[in-house]
Amino acid sequence: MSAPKSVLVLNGPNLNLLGTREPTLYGSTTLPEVISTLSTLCEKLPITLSSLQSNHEGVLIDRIHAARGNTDFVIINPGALTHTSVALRDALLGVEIPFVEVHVSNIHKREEFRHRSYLSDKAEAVICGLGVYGYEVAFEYAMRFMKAREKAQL
Ligand SMILES: O=C1C[C@@](O)(C(=O)O)C[C@@H](O)[C@@H]1O
Repeated sequence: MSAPKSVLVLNGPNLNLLGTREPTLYGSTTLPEVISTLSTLCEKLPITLSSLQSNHEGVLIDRIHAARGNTDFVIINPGALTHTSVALRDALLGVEIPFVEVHVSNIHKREEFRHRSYLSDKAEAVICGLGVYGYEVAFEYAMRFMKAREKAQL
């Protein structure tokens, strides 16, 4: 990858509690630790990492709008908004930024209402059940994706 790239990591409601919230489901790693791991992965790469966690749908949507034209890839764990938010789906589609959907837990092993996602059919990939390692996998994939896209555009 030659040209600098920009990756945005978004986390939705309650993910600020990661590490202390229902640890049997979500583990003991905190969100700042997750972001710090991703930042370390970026250190030697021409990648700028931005991140935001919000408990408010509109804040996430505004951040997605602000990413238009300056962000190459989005990694998003929408939390419970996954299962409810047409608005978040529309925002991601509206800015036309490729994204990966991440869930720490395996949502398909859980309550039926968590099996449905408003984003999955539009995501480049969906990662769930790998714990917080899923964010690293998503990041690795984002790099491959951006590299391939750059090559295709040359
Ligand atoms: O808040 C969350 C976290 C989650 O997105 C996950 O990372 O496993 C799964 C959602 O169903 C839940 O509402």
